[in-house]
This record gives sequence, structure tokens and C-alpha cells, in this order.
Amino acid sequence: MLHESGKEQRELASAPALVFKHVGVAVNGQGTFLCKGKSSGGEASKKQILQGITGSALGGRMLAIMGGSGAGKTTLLDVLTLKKTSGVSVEGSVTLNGQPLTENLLLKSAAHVAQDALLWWTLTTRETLEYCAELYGRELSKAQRAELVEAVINQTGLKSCEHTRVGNAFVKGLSGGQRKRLCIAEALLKQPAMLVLDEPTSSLDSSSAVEVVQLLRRLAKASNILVICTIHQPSQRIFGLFDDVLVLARGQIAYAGPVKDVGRHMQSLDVPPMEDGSSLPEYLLDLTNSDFTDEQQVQNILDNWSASEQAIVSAETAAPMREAKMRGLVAQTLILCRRLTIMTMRDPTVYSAR
Ligand SMILES: Nc1ncnc2c1ncn2[C@@H]1O[C@H](COP(=O)(O)OP(=O)(O)OP(=O)(O)O)[C@@H](O)[C@H]1O
Repeated sequence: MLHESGKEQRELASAPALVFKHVGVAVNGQGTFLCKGKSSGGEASKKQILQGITGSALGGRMLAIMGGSGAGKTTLLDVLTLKKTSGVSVEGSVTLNGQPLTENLLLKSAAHVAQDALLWWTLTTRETLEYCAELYGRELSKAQRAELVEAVINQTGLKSCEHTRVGNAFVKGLSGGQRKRLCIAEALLKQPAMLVLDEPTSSLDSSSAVEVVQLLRRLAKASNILVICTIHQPSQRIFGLFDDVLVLARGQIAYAGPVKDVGRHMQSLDVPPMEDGSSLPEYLLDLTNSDFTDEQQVQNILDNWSASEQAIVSAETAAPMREAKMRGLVAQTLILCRRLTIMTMRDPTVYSAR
């Protein structure tokens, strides 16, 4: 997917690389995922929701997965994070630094920030991170863990609210942007090579959204982390912070490559020009949203992409990645019990319930 100058390519060759080839996902007509070769309803009831998805993402770069509603963004993210739904029929391959992506490799090398990530409302920012650091940092001494938490708090701009409780809908605490940054900070404690985020800007106001994406960009560049985000309708400013974009339509690729080339690519096709006052991400969504656009036009864009040379990916090899070391089961249980005691002591609803 990534076609850069020779110098950039040499630099990128030492970065972690996620490569996915010919990924396809099918479900049956009733909405149940199918196991390959085990369909009771037969081929006729099969619905292909992702087809021929080939691309890559590299360390030090940010990849946005975009597309209209129902284009397949969440399904692709599920494949890249090995999320299982019973009876899933997934085809194709996903490799991380040339190794097939397994649950073990994912656990060691990647961190996933879900859209509705859970935070404990009674804990402060610092406490949340300290417990997480204990869970993740088996090979770190107490002093090293404290150093890591401090570094992550500073990296994610959470110093001013380190002693603020997370809060919830009833108890005032962190702002939406701070909560999202805390989720990212939790993920960073794993010192991941790959960071995957589902809609990191959803439900944020525009300036908090920009702050979060700027933070991700700084992290990608400073720590050579591979960042992948699904993103619904980014502003021009946010879109410009990504290095690469994969545009999906009807479960297929409409474009995958550098953000700086996507406008030129679309304009080279037989499609309506971008209207004055429209932003590039809006234009891309308008062109590829099959619910509201001429079906034939969307099909032409998809056919053009699948026939293009750019659809061929070559980035397969890269340097070894960092691997997170998790605590053993007993240690994890003890840490979680300690956290639960503090949370119970601070939560008045627990006493009322009793
Ligand atoms: N379990 C399932 N059974 C049947 N169809 C499904 C299933 N999961 C997803 N789909 C269909 O696959 C398509 C892609 O869904 P997906 O959730 O990946 O899209 P999306 O791009 O993330 O959409 P949105 O932005 O609206 O969340 C949709 O048409 C959806 O209805």
C-alpha cells in the first residue's frame, strides 16, 4: 500500500509491518457468521461482507480505515485483531513482521483501544495507570514501573489530571478527550509495536478529536508504533494527520495508499470533480457510499482499484518487534483484588446496595 521515496522506504524497512492479503469474510443470509465449509444453508445463503482486502500498515505511520456506513470497517478491524464471532468464515492471511498473526503474537505485540473502552470511575488517572502497569510489567522493577507510568502520563498530556478520578455520567471527572487519552495511555503501558483504535474520535468535540489524533501521530513517529484507526467522518485537519488511508466500499477496497495521493487517484478516474467547499474526506465518502451514490460509479472505482498495480503489496519483511510481557495468572488476580477493594471502598452505591 505504501509507495514512498527510496530514502523513506529504507527507513520504513526497519519498522514493524502488518500485511494482510486477500482477506475475505462471509456471513449467512440470516446474519450468522459461517464456518468455512460448514454452512448448513449452502452457498446460496452466503453473504460476502469483505472481499479481496490486501494492504499493509507500517511502524511510524498512521493508517486510517475509512468508508461509509456498512462498508466493512469494523469487520476488517475485527480480522486484524483476531476478534472471534462464532462461525466466522475468514479467508486470506494476516502477518506481523512476516509471522502469521496469532493470538499470542497479538497479545505480546499489540494493544487495542475499543470505542467503548471500560475505565473504573472511582480510580484516579494515576491509579488506573499504576494498576495497569503492574498487570503488564512482569519484567519491570517497582522503580521502572513508576518511571514508565510517569513517562506515559507525560507523553499523553495527563499530568494536569493525574489525581483526578475518572468519574462517570453522575460523578464529574475526566473530560471526554482526557478519558480517551487515558485509554491510549493504558495501551501504551504495554509498550506495543502496534496500536489499533476503533473510532478514537467518536463522541469528542472537534478540538479534543484533533488533540487525540495529534497525540497518536506523535506516538507513531516518536516510538515507531504502527497505528491503525477506523474513522467515520474525519475533518480535513484530522484526515491530514494520517499518513495512509484505506477506503472501503461494499466490503472492497476503493483506495489504499498515502493520504497525499488519494485525491489525485480519484480525480484520475471518471468521477465527478470535488465540489467547492467540500473537504477531501467528504468527497471520498460521497464517491464511495453506495447507499447514496450511483452504483455503477462505485463499482467502477472498485474495479479500477482491483485492476491497478498499486493493489499489489510487497512489504513483507521487517525488524523484530517489541513484545509485551504479561504477569502470571496469580499475580494478575492479586492486583485485580487490590484494585477491587479500593474501588468498593470508594463507591457509595455498593454500601447502599448492601
Ligand atoms: N454478523 C453479521 N451478519 C450479517 N451481516 C453482517 C454481520 N456483521 C456485519 N454485517 C454486515 O456487513 C457489512 C459491514 O459491516 P461493518 O459493521 O463492518 O461496517 P462498518 O463500515 O463498520 O459500518 P458502520 O460505520 O456503520 O459501523 C454491513 O452491511 C453489515 O450489515
